Amino acid sequence: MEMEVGFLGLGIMGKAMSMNLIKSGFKVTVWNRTLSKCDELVELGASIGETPAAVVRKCKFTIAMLADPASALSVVFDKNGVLEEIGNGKGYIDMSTVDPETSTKIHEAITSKGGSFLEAPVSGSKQPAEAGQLVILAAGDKALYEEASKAFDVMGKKSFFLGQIGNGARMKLVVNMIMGSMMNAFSEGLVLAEGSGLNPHDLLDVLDLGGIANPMFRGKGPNMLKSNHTPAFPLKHQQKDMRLALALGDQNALSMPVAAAANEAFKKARSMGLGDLDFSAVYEVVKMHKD
Ligand SMILES: NC(=O)C1=CN([C@@H]2O[C@H](COP(=O)(O)OP(=O)(O)OC[C@H]3O[C@@H](n4cnc5c(N)ncnc54)[C@H](OP(=O)(O)O)[C@@H]3O)[C@@H](O)[C@H]2O)C=CC1
Ligand SMILES: O=CCCC(=O)O
Repeated sequence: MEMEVGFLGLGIMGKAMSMNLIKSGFKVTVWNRTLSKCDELVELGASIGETPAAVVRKCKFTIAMLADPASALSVVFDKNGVLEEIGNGKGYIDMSTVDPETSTKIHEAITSKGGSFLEAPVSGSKQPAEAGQLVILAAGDKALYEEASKAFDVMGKKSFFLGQIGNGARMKLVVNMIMGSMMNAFSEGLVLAEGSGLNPHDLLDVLDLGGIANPMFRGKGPNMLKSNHTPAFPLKHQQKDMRLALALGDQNALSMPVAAAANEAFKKARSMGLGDLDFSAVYEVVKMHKD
């Protein structure tokens, strides 16, 4: 029997993830703040819910993929939000990247109404989302995790259950902190190669054959050298993740000078109006500093 799943948030990631669910035979009801973004999904067979509450009313479990803590909270707590219809026998799964505090607030509100809650942020970007190859970092209600496993198998290549609420968010923030720092180091390397008379394309080839070869350098490097920063992972979201990871470090009295410097570069990029470009656009900030 087809399972009825709700999906809130059809940005870069949510669109790809919900499309895969539809293509795999799930009955999907979608909602997006900008409702026109639902049209493409409806063409593939999705139904539209007029509000988050309307989606939850209809579906046994509902997935959200929203920009940040503010939007994750708004979709749950505001008028016509998730909280109005969640209750016994219904599940809510937030796959957005947020901090543990946001996730905990949502968890408390959902469970106090009798619903079950799972946080399940993902590692992997637009392409893995399209290919159903995400890595899912779930925590919270184990029964809901098991109930959603068929959907996770469609959206991802591997799911982790990390225990109590907050652990999914923490894992995701640690991963993205490392990634954001790597992107800054990579940008500095490209600028240093070029600035010291090397061909930066040669650097890409050398890197790709060594111990620090990785899909991010391989996938983004050639486009960065052309200043092509078509967004897969918007820079404003990467900066949000650095900020939230630094807050996590703060709470645990951990000094993270590399991440702090990377965060400054992402903030600078945002101030230059680059927030909607891919996070590789931090390269433009590093390049600017070479003169
Ligand atoms: N892109 C990536 O590579 C990855 C992103 N992530 C995380 O996934 C989440 C989504 O990312 P992505 O799809 O790239 O982001 P997008 O910016 O493409 O999409 C953001 C989504 O959030 C919605 N939204 C924003 N503000 C509000 C609000 N106040 N109320 C309701 N809805 C709102 C947007 O609606 P609208 O269309 O109306 O603007 C849109 O559906 C983020 O938390 C991000 O950090 C995780 C892994 C990879
Ligand atoms: O949160 C975004 C992660 C992007 C990626 O894993 O490439």
